[in-house]
Amino acid sequence: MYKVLVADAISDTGLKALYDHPNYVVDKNPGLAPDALKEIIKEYDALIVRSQTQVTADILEHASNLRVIARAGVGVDNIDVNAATKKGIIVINAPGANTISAAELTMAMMLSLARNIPHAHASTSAGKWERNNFKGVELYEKTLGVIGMGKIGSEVAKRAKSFGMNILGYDPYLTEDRAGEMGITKASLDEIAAEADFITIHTPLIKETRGLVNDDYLAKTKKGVRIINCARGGIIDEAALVRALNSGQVAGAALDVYETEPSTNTELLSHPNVVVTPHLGASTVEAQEKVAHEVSEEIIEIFETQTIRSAVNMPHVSGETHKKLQPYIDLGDQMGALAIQLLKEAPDKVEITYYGQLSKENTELITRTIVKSILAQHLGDAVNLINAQHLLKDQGVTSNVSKNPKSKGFASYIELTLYRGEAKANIGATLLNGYGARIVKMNDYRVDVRPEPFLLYIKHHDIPGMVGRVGSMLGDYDVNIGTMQVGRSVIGGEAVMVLTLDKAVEPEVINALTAIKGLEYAQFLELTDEKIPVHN
Ligand SMILES: NC(=O)c1ccc[n+]([C@@H]2O[C@H](COP(=O)([O-])OP(=O)(O)OC[C@H]3O[C@@H](n4cnc5c(N)ncnc54)[C@H](O)[C@@H]3O)[C@@H](O)[C@H]2O)c1
Ligand SMILES: O=C(O)CC[C@@H](O)C(=O)O
Repeated sequence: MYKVLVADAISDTGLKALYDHPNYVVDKNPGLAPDALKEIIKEYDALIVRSQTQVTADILEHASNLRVIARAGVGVDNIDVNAATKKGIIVINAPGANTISAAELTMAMMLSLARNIPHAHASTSAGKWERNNFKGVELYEKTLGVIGMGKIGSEVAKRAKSFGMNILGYDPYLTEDRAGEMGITKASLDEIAAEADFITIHTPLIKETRGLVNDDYLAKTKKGVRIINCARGGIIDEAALVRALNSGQVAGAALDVYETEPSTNTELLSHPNVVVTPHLGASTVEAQEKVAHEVSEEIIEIFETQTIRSAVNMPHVSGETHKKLQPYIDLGDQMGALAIQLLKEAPDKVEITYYGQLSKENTELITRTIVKSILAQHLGDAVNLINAQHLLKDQGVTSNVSKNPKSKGFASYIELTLYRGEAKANIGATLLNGYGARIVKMNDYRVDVRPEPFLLYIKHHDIPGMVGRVGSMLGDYDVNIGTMQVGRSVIGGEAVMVLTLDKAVEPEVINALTAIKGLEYAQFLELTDEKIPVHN
């Protein structure tokens, strides 16, 4: 049974999948003070929040059982993602589920600013009839600058076009082609400042965007510009905005988000040319159901199938790419497990090289899987795909991941080498079309072995009769051999034998084998069942 804590006000309809599932107990406890959250968080496997609850490193210190933090929304700035990553906690969100609601609020804010609706409403409902005080402006044929042309920015641009506005878009990822397809003009921040009558912001709050709209930028804007921010507080410098409103440089501002929330900036909140809402971008029935539904389904998928489709603290790969890379991810898991067994101690250096076609793919998930598999030998369940690389660094292990488009004899090939001082272990592996996974190199010897649960690695002198002696010795212990591979560098020199067996062997078998004349070393290697998927 998994325990899920819902720490903010979240739609019950959206949480239905969790309520209905027999494996989940959902506790709703919105508005908990940080100390109260710290007290109870250890009981929970998953935590669902909106933007109110601050999931700090301090709280996470107490979250001994927590595996997933779900943000029922987009921005994860209320979650210490770095601290979560270090603890191996998956952070997921619901990108896209509230896009339309946020875009619609932006349009409502723009229209409210243009037509003074909130102020006219307050005056009229107070019994006044001040028709001359609230003359507005049309949106038609005005220029709108959209800063951040992601999901919400694009939806805003689409809607503003239908009002007959000319749209200037700025986004580091916006290409001329895409701007052309959308019927907008790609522009720089300065061009937007110079030409826009309205400016709307739709970027995340990151280092580059904090204080993006400051005194300098506002000084470059067209006098009488109107500014909307339904993205994140802090992108606009609030003190600079108040100065520009007071000087008339900015005719009006509509804000849904603030430098601190709840905002106490009364000078801004009560400014006559400002329209404010209390972070309502995603507050619609539809958006709240969608975000809660999305994260509930994802939590269930993570716990029930151990798969992470997309997480904030995991590299994102499309479903199709994931499917294509899955056999290599499985292979990486096997390679890590075999290499660490061969090394027999914790590594101080890890080297991974991707050759051939695979070098052109996003191999981040394969790398994480290899590292996880290596570390799991000594750290067990404490390591997962989220924290694998952090833990590797924390353990003082240096790593080097490289890519080489050369084929190395296979369409795609991975080589993993672990070092500990002078000691070294390496595994080279590939996928053979129609035949599945193959270990093709072990400790620098060429082999051709299918990864199976029970393997025997033997180092011996290349002398006649060795294969027979090993075979009969294993027979004496009732161990059946599946396959046997011999590899050598020079005739009569040192050689390796890799066998697949039908069962595990006891230490006494290894002792008996090492007593064979000319046999230098024997090691039993094991791959647990979950490392051997069906498609192998
Ligand atoms: N008010 C609300 O309730 C509410 C609701 C939903 C989302 N949001 C916020 O709205 C913002 C946009 O959300 P989204 O879903 O469209 O995100 P998104 O990731 O789809 O789009 C963000 C865009 O900003 C661009 N960007 C990054 N740095 C930039 C920069 N320096 N200049 C210009 N563009 C830059 C990115 O390239 C990306 O295209 C986020 O901050 C999100 O948290 C607020
Ligand atoms: O949960 C909310 O209401 C805030 C939503 C919004 O800021 C987001 O980033 O998704």
